[in-house]
Amino acid sequence: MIQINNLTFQYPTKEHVFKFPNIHLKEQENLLVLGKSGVGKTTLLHILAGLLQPTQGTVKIDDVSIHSLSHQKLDAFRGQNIGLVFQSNHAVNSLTVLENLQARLFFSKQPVDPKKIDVLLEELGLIQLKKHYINELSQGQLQRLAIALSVIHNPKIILADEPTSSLDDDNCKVVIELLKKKAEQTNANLVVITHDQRVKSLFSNTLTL
Ligand SMILES: Nc1ncnc2c1ncn2[C@@H]1O[C@H](COP(=O)(O)OP(=O)(O)OP(=O)(O)O)[C@@H](O)[C@H]1O
Repeated sequence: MIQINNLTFQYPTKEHVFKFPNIHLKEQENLLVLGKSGVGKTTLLHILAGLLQPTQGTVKIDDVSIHSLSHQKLDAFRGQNIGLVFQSNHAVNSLTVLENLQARLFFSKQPVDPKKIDVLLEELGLIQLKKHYINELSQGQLQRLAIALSVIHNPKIILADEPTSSLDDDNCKVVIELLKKKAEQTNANLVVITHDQRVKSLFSNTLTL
């Protein structure tokens, strides 16, 4: 469950003040955030992830007001409850697919369960690549690994920033359907931000900034 109220943000070096609409998402509710380049989509996502501190307003995830937490507690909260999917590759290149997932569970303070990893890799069509290094993966495979890394620890919220922009039409649909499926399986909220109009028809709940 996510509640965003009276949220404003200003970059220290800029005059512009972003004012974001109030957003209330119930358990399992998904949201697609659309908007032109520069409107503040990534900024909003980074506030939701606790990576940026808002000027005003609150973000509550499961009734926890995340920006009231200390740095240390916020880092721990993010590690355990938030799954992030970025446009570019955020996997560790010097580790294999398997080792990346093991590290993700370790840093989320969760048991490194080999069966759980195998089930997820199987589901995302990555099982054959388990022992491969990141630079051996295609763009579509990297994006599916990004999803695996964002959901392996069963987060309460999955935040995806332009997850489809480098993908062809078929992979675009596959990636969104996988994100929705994983969110549903783990009772998580899914928030996707994009300017990719192909994604629009795949969500019933949309917000244009
Ligand atoms: N660290 C920063 N310091 C100052 N200004 C920033 C910073 N990051 C982003 N901005 C500015 O804030 C505005 C919004 O940026 P943001 O990345 O949130 O937009 P966006 O809607 O996600 O755009 P796009 O679709 O192009 O990714 C832009 O004008 C950008 O230049």
